Amino acid sequence: MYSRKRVGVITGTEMTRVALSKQLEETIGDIVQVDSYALDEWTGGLITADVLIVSSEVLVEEPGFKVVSRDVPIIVAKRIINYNFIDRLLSIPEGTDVLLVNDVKSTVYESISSLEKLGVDHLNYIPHLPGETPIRPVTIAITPGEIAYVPEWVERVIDIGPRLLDLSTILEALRFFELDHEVSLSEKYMKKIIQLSRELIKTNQETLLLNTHLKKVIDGVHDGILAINAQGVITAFNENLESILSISRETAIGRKIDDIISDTNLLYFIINGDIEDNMLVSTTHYEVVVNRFKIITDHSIVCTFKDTKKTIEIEKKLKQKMVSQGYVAKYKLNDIIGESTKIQEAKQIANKLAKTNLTVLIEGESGTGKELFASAIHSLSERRVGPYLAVNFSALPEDLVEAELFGYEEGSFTGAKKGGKVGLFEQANGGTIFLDEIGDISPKIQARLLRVLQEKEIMRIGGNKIIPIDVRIIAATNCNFVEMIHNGKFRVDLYHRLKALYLRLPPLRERLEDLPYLIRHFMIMNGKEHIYIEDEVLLQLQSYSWNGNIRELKNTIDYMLTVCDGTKIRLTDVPNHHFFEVDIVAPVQDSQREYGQTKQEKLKEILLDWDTNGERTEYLFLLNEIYELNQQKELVGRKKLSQLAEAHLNYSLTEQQIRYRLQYLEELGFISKRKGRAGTKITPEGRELLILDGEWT
Ligand SMILES: Nc1ncnc2c1ncn2[C@@H]1O[C@H](COP(=O)(O)OP(=O)(O)OP(=O)(O)O)[C@@H](O)[C@H]1O
Repeated sequence: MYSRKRVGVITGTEMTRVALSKQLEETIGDIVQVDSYALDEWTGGLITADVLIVSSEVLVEEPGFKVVSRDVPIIVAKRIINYNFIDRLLSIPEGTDVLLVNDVKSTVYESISSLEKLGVDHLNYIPHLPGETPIRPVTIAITPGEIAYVPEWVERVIDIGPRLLDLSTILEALRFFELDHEVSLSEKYMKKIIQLSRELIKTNQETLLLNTHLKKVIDGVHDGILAINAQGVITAFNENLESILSISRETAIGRKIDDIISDTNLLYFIINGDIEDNMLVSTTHYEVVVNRFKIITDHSIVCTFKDTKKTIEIEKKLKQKMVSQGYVAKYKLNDIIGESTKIQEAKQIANKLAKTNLTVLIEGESGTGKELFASAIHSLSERRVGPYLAVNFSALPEDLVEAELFGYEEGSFTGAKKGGKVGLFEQANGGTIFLDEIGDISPKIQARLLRVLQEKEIMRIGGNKIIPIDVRIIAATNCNFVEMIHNGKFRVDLYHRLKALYLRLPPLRERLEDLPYLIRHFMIMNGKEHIYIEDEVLLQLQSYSWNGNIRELKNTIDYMLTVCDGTKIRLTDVPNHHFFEVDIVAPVQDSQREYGQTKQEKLKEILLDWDTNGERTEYLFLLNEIYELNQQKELVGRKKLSQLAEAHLNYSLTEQQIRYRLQYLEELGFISKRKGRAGTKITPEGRELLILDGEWT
């Protein structure tokens, strides 16, 4: 019976064993039996091979190796680089420094020489032994299967796998059995080479396709694109650059950059700028901004050429689009009028807030300018070129809020528009969204908003895609948040997220010194700066509490400008109390209210008015107390009335508030105030009102 000869192969590591035994099986496995052993896995025993190949000389000295029978001939293998992985090395640019890492000095040098002999000689190999530090920094390491020895600071490791047996070693083994003529190794190698060539052709075709695709991509870019390699040779030159520089791509590609670019300043900038930078280049033919950056890994340089005229046009169009959609901030910090310390402080804070990207909560009474400040913060911020969207929650019906803010996918609910809808958050991407009257949002929207703030992403209604967004949120409220949180109406976590930064706007009554500036501003806005205002008017306006703040003042100015005679605003042009916001104490000229009503009708109208505004109890209480005090011949003092209010009204009125209310009752003719002992007295009209109140409730 024909018994097959046995070729044993001993390696240091299991990985090398697998690679070498596979190689032997593929080449001579059909005529000999191949047995393989790795010393690091081998538990000992006698090897019964007819010839033994050891993968490396150093193994002969290994203690485990002693167990091999003395009679067996031993061949120390000659090894070559694994050609299956050569393509990984061929793709590294010429002249690149690479570390060659192996376990011992001899194998390091062997690997380098083997690579060079194979023709992989375009790299600058730096021998590296375990524990050594190279003289200069190297980012790529090549190792034949010895990854463990690669220093950890290396950025890219190319493992070309364990080295294979040289053809001569395999033939030497066969020669022992005189089998060397029985196998045509060259045929098998040829086969392998054809297979490799095939793979190379395939890769080549893929590369060609990718190149064509990339060419289309860079030609599709609106800017000019230029790339040069480490040697200054042009490697990319797109269509747009052809028209900017009036040079064809065919002329440029493959040529040195200094043969193509004649403008010495530009050339210097392209070659020598070390950091990412840009430069304006202007000639009779073009004006471009050139931006350059270096690709560190292969020392190439990429430049983009942006046509400034086109860029300005695009920005103009974008701006026009944003304006037409109302997505621009209308106000700047200078549009905020006021010289008072309070408003100046608020402006200074706003200026600082604009420098950050954090969420801002603006608190202030209605009409104090919250939207104005939000708009100014956006205009001052780095996001100013992005959109600015203002959403007023009190103006949006509850069931629309969610769809408006987050958008929806087609068919997500009955009535959903075809094609879905892009929400305001998505539309505000890159900019700022102003959420006005944030205290009015439902718990459901509060939860969704919290997610936006935490995750910086949204999901449309009915959608399943997470959409990342980059939007700065500025929220505003005139609510008392502490009370709302206390009553469970507002989430405390959302409140804290919103209040990353905070701005409180003072009510107008706390900065009455700004009144003249604001009045002047609104008159200019109306084109009526020539109209003169009587001093009494200003004094009168300064006595109001302006619950509707600047908005109310603006309306008042608009009204007075409309009713005045065109040259001067007099006391008679000041609107009556019906004009003002709830709780305001405003003077009323009797003459403006008469309009032929009977006295009774007039009084009933006042009572109705007070009812609507929730003021009836308060004013009638005051009138009643004045009447009682008059009856008892007691002096009517503001302090006293304040104490009585505290005791009977369930809430307190400050002396200042009493003063405003008495002033109002006097304007209406229900009380008269005299200096000295005469003091404050109820008038017959005031009495009449009290009686009417008793009869007509
Ligand atoms: N300091 C100011 N200078 C000039 N105009 C101002 C100033 N503050 C407010 N205004 C004007 O007053 C009006 C109301 O301002 P804005 O809408 O910003 O107030 P708001 O606090 O957001 O009110 P609300 O809480 O009711 O939404 C606007 O017409 C605004 O232009």
